[in-house]
Amino acid sequence: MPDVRVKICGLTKPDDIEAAASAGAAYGGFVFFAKSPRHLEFAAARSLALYAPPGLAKVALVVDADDGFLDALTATVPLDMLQLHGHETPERVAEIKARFRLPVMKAVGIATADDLPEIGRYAQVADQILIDAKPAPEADLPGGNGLAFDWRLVAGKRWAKPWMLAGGLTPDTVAEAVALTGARQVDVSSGVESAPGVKDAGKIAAFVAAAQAAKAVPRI
Ligand SMILES: O=C(O)c1ccccc1N[C@@H]1O[C@H](COP(=O)(O)O)[C@@H](O)[C@H]1O
Repeated sequence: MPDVRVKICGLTKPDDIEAAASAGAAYGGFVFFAKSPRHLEFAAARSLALYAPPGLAKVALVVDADDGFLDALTATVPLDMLQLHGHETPERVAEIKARFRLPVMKAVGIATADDLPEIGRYAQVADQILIDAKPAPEADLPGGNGLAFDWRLVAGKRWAKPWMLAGGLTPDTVAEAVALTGARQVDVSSGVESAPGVKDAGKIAAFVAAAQAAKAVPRI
């Protein structure tokens, strides 16, 4: 079985790019959300994107972005994927995919089993689904909070599109999360930081190694 593919989100410095790429991450995420400690201006993101080696897919994380914002972003930063982490409807996801001609990953927040049908709904229009913990209503950030959800909710589930598991993962928990859910892709931000917005190369290496060593339990 191929290795679990890892996305390291919230890269802000060339050292972060090097840490993610040398650890063997498949995706690097750039956050465009002003309230986030990982927020990047377009010019900084462009420099990082040009610095990234070919094996590291460059993902832009945006939250309820309008066309003007996405026009400027995609004209400035070379990207491989858009991650929609707001309240974008399935119709808006389809519109963004058609207009910007980039693969689109839609984040879906999960707290209880009642949230699961949303995954299937978005799987009809997005290229990938990011299954994350649903933030608390009063949270400043719609993600990147280091908050996990009950992984048993998605254990053994199948959807029409590839999906990534996220939410409070750390080097110590990612193997168990993969084993329990069968995830073939995982995403992390705060779990590989030494302080909010400050990536830690040692934690990135440990996370990727643990994810890739993890064995998903085959389910019937
Ligand atoms: O990372 C952020 O700052 C962020 C801001 C706004 C929306 C989403 C954000 N991060 C995404 O959330 C998941 C989970 O983060 P964590 O590992 O629990 O800290 C992360 O993988 C990002 O894709």
